[in-house]
Amino acid sequence: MSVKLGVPSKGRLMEKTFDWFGARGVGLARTGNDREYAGAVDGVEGVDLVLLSAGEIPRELAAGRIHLGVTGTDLIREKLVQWDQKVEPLAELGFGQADLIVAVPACWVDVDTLDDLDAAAAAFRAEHGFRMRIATKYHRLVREYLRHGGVADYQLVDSQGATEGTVKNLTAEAVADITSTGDTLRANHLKVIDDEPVLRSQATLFRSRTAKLDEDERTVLRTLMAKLDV
Ligand SMILES: Nc1ncnc2c1ncn2[C@@H]1O[C@H](COP(=O)(O)OP(=O)(O)OP(=O)(O)O)[C@@H](O)[C@H]1O
Ligand SMILES: O=P(O)(O)OC[C@H]1O[C@H](OP(=O)(O)OP(=O)(O)O)[C@H](O)[C@@H]1O
Repeated sequence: MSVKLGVPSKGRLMEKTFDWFGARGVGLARTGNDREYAGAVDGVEGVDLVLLSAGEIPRELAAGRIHLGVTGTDLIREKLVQWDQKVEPLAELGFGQADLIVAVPACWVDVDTLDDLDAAAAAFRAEHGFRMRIATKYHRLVREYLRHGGVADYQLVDSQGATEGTVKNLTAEAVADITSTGDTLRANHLKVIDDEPVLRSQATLFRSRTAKLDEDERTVLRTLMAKLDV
């Protein structure tokens, strides 16, 4: 048996994760051809690399199918109820920084805060006969945030990508999504609600609290964590 390390299988998170481990003497690499999701670990014996979608890593950690995993804190908190009982954050990796925010059309000049949004939502319902739609893939986090912020008259509509386009496409009036540079919001004529964000996220190394380990695996995990200095 072996210790299983789950890392994002593509894109910016994969490359920066490989760099972060590499800088600590643990070489991670994709093997096989470009399309094959196979990987290898160099520098510590007994560790298997599991390439996964960033969005699936929370579930795999919680189910104990991987022992360690790298993903964004946003995905852990969205996807795992009582996340801190299922995983332990070991290290923030210093990349993948992004804020989960709520944004409205830039032309809504009277709406800058959550209080304004609540007033706009009530007015919207009175005028249109249905609740203002907020497009997001972060249903749990956004619902909780708006409840705390006192915003009531809204509905969430699911958007798994290109969320900022939903306003132009007339499938939502507002969005809740991740932003880092703000370019995508600006390009789509949206402005961020001027309160604390829903969440500040970054790529983080997590340990599963549920994954079983035999004696050998425990030793391997200790060696790996010592090498990574976490
Ligand atoms: N523009 C961005 N800048 C920095 N980090 C980002 C940005 N967009 C998303 N992220 C972060 O990257 C992580 C993965 O994002 P996302 O859910 O979009 O996955 P993905 O790369 O589309 O992969 P998959 O669809 O396979 O899960 C999340 O933790 C998210 O916070
Ligand atoms: O503030 P910015 O630097 O412009 O980045 C924000 C964008 O990045 C992410 O999208 P991604 O590229 O992952 O595509 P997606 O729309 O499929 O989620 C996020 O969902 C925003 O759309």
